[in-house]
Amino acid sequence: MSDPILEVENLRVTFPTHRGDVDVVRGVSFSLGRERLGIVGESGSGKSLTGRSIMRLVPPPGRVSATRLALLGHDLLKTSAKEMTRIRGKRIAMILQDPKFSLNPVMKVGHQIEESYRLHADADRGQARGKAIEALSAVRIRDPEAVYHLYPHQLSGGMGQRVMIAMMLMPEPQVLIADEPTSALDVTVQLQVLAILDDLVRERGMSLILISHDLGMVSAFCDRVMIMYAGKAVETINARDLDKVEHPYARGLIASAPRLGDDRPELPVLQRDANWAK
Ligand SMILES: Nc1ncnc2c1ncn2[C@@H]1O[C@H](COP(=O)(O)OP(=O)(O)OP(=O)(O)O)[C@@H](O)[C@H]1O
Repeated sequence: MSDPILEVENLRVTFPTHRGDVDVVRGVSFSLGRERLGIVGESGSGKSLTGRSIMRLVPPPGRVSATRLALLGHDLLKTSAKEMTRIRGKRIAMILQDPKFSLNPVMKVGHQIEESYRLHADADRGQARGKAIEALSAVRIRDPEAVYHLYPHQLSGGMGQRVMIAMMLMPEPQVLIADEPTSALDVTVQLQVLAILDDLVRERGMSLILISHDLGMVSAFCDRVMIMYAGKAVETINARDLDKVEHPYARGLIASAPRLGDDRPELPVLQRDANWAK
């Protein structure tokens, strides 16, 4: 793997509850080079909070701690809130499942993309407009001039996600975290959005963390896969070696995934072991 762009060591996310503190991410470690890393696991396994910790966007009263959390050698845990806002826009970006929550409903999409550009570049209105149109074309929007003038509610789900990607990539971040970016879309649109992400990651040499519960999708799209269970990273493996995973949860997950041409009348049900969550 190339030099790490992101280093995560012993990451913990803790929430206070009336019964005391609960760790929901429990000592996760990984490093990210110029590659596509998938984070897979069932609902509640801590995938999103791992992504949000890197962005320093864990909602209070959640607390993040780590032995090391560094972007290009820069300690993210010692970064001020103000500096973090700058890093978030410029160096790391995050795409969430539903663009509706991230786009401003009362602002034309073109203007939102322009704003995202002008936050990080010294550009006049005309230059920013040109960049916005370019960005809309880069996410394969056929009539970028027309889409520029639309409001978010006028976009379909797939189109909204493309606009989000265009907006997030405006400042040319080094790391993109995509949290279930396609799970609200139907299968054909999912594939289109993934193909767009794939192009952009390759063209720009960006690192990608793709968070999903869909093992098949992640292993087809990523170079490496980290499998999470109950707040822990139980195994990280090259996507092409997925059939060699050793952890029993990971093996169970693979065995219970449907495959094309499957002739099994029923998919096996994952048999859990209380020891996995220890
Ligand atoms: N704001 C919060 N307050 C308290 N607990 C939380 C909060 N956010 C998440 N959690 C808990 O942390 C655990 C991990 O959540 P996280 O969202 O990271 O899971 P996930 O693997 O991304 O799941 P999903 O696929 O459902 O999004 C869950 O058990 C969740 O209930």
